[in-house]
Amino acid sequence: MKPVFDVRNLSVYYGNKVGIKSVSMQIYKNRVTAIIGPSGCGKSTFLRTLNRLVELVDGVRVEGEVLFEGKNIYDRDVDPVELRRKIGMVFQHPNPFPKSIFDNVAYGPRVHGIRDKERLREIVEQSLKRAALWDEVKDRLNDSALGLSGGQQQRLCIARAIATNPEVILFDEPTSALDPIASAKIEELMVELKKNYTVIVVTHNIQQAARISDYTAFFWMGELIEYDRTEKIFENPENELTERYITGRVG
Ligand SMILES: Nc1ncnc2c1ncn2[C@@H]1O[C@H](COP(=O)(O)OP(=O)(O)OP(=O)(O)O)[C@@H](O)[C@H]1O
Repeated sequence: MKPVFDVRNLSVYYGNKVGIKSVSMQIYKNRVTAIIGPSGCGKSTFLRTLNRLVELVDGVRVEGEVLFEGKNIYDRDVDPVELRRKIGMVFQHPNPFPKSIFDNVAYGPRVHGIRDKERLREIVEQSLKRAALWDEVKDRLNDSALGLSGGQQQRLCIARAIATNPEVILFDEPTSALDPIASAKIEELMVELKKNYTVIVVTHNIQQAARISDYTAFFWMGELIEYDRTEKIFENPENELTERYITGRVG
């Protein structure tokens, strides 16, 4: 199977503190990959290496390579802004801009130079449809995004990520601030999105990883302990630490 990301011997240091250590793994196209592990094990750090968001932290050092479609994204000639268009991100707390629903989704395309009103309207409609939000907002696109519920705001953030036509969408604990019904919708949506995108999700919720992912990576103290098909990780893990974590005996 074709990897979208080929991560090679990747380490991140915050000053002299280790964020992640010597991580190597391949992430597959049109699959959901879950990143699990206890608090502080490096899940978010790892996710943020994939779109170079990690380098916005002062004093951070990244070693190793992240090949995205064959090219190391840490090469000097890679433009991080263009990279982040191709690799969108959705965060734990829904963070819509204090603008209209329409303008939130049109924001990225406008930044990337799309001015044509009809084209923008099409992108907004298609992105909201893919984010399973269109029916709920189609009659109030000019209302403030801040008037939406938390779950709707999170789907709006997903639409905003979709609008720049990415190849990958990274999710950092996307449901942990939501109620169970809103969380279930986001879970369903992540599975749906893999038809068109590669989905990578950091989650504290082990059951969520089991429900929605095809592959699971288990991190522990900055290291990748085990990475395999989700059924294998949950039914018959190789590593005792993995087993203890997924059965709730450590972490
Ligand atoms: N901005 C930062 N400055 C200094 N150290 C950091 C920073 N961000 C993370 N770290 C450290 O790097 C390690 C990995 O943290 P990271 O946030 O990636 O873990 P995590 O598994 O995502 O944790 P959580 O589940 O609590 O979000 C931790 O020791 C953490 O304290």
